[in-house]
Formats: sequence, C-alpha cells, structure tokens
Amino acid sequence: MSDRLLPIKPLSVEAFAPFGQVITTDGAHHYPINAGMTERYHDLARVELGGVHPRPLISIFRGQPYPLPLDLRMVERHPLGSQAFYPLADTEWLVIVAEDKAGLPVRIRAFRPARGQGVNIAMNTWHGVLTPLGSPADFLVVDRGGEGNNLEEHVFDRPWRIVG
Ligand SMILES: NC(=O)N[C@@H](O)C(=O)O
Ligand code: NI
Repeated sequence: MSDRLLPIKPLSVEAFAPFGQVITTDGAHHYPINAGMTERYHDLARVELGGVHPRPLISIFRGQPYPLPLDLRMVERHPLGSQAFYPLADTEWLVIVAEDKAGLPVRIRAFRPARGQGVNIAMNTWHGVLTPLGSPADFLVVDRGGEGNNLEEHVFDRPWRIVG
C-alpha cells in the first residue's frame, strides 16, 4: 500500500502549460475552408521533432483500462520529440506528468481531461504511459520517429497512489 497519494485534477490549458499543450477547439483559432463546409481549428499544438533524421509518426494506440486507485510505479520521457494523444471517442482517461529536477521527475500531477480534450506532451517531459479508465479506448498519437533512443524511463522507489 503506497503512502504517497496523488489527487486527480481537471485538465486545463493553464495547469498543463509547463508540460505541453491541451488539444481542444475551445478558444482555438479557427476559420472556414472548403467553401464553408468545413471549419479548420488551426495549429492546436507544437509538434517537436529532434535528433537525427526525425520524422512525424501518426499511430493509433488501443489502450486497455487501468483500475483506480492506481499505483504509479514509472514515468517516462521522450528526449527527441513531443507526443500527442487525442481520444477517438468519448473516453475517461488520465494524463500524468511531472516536472524535472536534475534529471528526476518531481511534483507529479494527474489530470483528467474533459470530453474533447487531448494533449501534446512537450519534448523531454516526464509522463505516465497512456492511461485509459473504465474501458478500452483508441487514441490518435502523433510523435517522433527516426534515429536514436527516444525513451527514458524512471522507476519510483516507492509508487504514487492515484486516487479517484
Ligand atoms: N512507448 C510508447 O509508445 N508509449 C508511451 O510513450 C506512452 O506515453 O504511452
Ligand atoms: Ni510516451
């Protein structure tokens, strides 16, 4: 039983700003295209592609749900690129991120996105892996491909318990 508890907060643009961007149409710059038949919500997040011969990847992650309370044992980061997740259906899920201090994750946060929200996790930002809740869910993922190692993991000596 972990003695370190982590509350879940609602995801907001402001709270997530140190970790990347919230992908949402709320407040986004948008304009009509295709003779007015389509509205473009433009340039919602900053895709970062670093390292050697980088290229953007578009994938679908079919995530299995995690139970709450959840014992978080590991966070990871991608030193060579950002990673965006957008749910393809109305899904309960968590976004777990942390600040970095001397190469270690600190001040961990757990956010619960609202319907219509996704995230773009900035390059080299500590985060938990994709964490659906309640039922399996598909997410569109945009991240970085190319040469080099783009994954660093940190295993906590004591897990953090994320409570509902
Ligand atoms: N490893 C991988 O592709 N997925 C993780 O990066 C994740 O953030 O879920
Ligand atoms: Ni990741």
